[in-house]
Amino acid sequence: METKRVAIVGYNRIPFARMNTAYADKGNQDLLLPALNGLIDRYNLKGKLLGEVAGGATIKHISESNLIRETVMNTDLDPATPACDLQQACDTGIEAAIYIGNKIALGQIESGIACGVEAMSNIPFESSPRLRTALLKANKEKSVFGKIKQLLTPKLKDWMPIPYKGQEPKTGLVMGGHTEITAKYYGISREEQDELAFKSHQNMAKAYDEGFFDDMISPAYGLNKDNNLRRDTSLEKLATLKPAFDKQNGTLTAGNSTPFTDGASAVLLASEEWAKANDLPILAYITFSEIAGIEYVENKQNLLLAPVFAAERMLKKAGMSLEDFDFYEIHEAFAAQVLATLKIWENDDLAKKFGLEKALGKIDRDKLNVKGGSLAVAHPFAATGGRIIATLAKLLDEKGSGKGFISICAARGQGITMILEK
Ligand SMILES: CC(=O)CC(=O)SCCNC(=O)CCNC(=O)[C@H](O)C(C)(C)COP(=O)(O)OP(=O)(O)OC[C@H]1O[C@@H](n2cnc3c(N)ncnc32)[C@H](O)[C@@H]1OP(=O)(O)O
Repeated sequence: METKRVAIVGYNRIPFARMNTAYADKGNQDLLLPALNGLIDRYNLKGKLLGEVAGGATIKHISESNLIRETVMNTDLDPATPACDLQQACDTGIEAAIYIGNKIALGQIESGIACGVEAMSNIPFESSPRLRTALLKANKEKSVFGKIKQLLTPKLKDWMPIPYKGQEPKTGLVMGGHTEITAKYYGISREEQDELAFKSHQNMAKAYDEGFFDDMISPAYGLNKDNNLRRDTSLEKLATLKPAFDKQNGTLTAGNSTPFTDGASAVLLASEEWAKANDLPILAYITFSEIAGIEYVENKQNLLLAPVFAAERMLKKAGMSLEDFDFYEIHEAFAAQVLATLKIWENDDLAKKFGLEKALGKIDRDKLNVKGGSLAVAHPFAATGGRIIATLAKLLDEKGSGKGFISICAARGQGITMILEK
């Protein structure tokens, strides 16, 4: 069976905001809606019936099952447009693009939107198991006395809501804790991490000044720019920040780690025929993608390094080398995870020890995250994939030719890589 080419034909996102700032009182649907409506406006999709919208949030309230379909019905699209929720970690947005892309490739749909949202300011709290049991039992009791008796069983501390801690259930460590181990194990220095973070802010500031983001972002709730970008940062300032995760001997700080963030993004994908019929230029094609998992319970240093394997497998299938690309977009969860990934790809001994056949090659740093990365723009987990795909598609479109490489690490030891071509 012949497959169709998957074209990226549009994008939009709302400005990303550090948690508890511009979108402090907003939920997932509040953030996703302006991202989708901005896309619909920009590409004249009002009233259109699309093949499908897929996406998700890493963290949702229980009332948010079918979040994407609920949101789509509130947009200006034809309400008959179907939708699907996907839930991964930071790879949610890119996974949504693969899902929609595969359906287009198979001819099942002609167009679709891949989206992602994270309302970290509005994350749900959990309740203790003892409180949950008491509430369920109280609900079943017939008499008021019986209900009160059940409600008196939890201790006072059981009534306290349990906040999100972002720990890996299998290790009990937060991602910063794992990445601190990564930095030590792979010998990633504080200076290297701060340099990467500084470059990310510099690149993004320049991209804003050049107007690169002008047609990529629609304002929301009074915010018209990402609010994590620091034009006043410097290597000297970064060097003064205290370690955030290993207070004694750590090298990860608030400056070289992503902050918790609110935001939403969307990417419009289509077959070539649909793009032509709707008068939309093709920015780039999605040509390859690969997902990999990695063991990280014994090897805690490797939690965010699964893209190392995804890249090897993808490049083999594509018949390409890591050095063949014009642009590289590597998600900067932490500067240390990016630098460890590059180090393994570059160093033959390390690559073999890691489990690769051989080193994959050396990435030209001047081609890496040229419009800034997650350290500068910040990181609303599920929305990062869409932001990265959009950035790379626009870069390739502006260049008029070439290839771009994407790598996104994720919690639970997974990682996705993708190739875009013009
Ligand atoms: C989820 C997946 O699947 C995969 C992934 O992506 S993994 C990544 C997931 N992300 C995370 O885990 C988030 C990790 N981040 C955190 O936990 C927190 O942001 C953190 C612990 C690192 C920092 O939290 P915090 O201490 O509240 O940060 P914050 O108060 O903003 O900053 C501390 C100081 O550094 C300063 N600072 C931060 N960035 C700076 C910069 N670039 N330049 C100069 N100063 C900076 C701030 O101004 C602040 O200074 P003051 O104390 O003088 O106000």
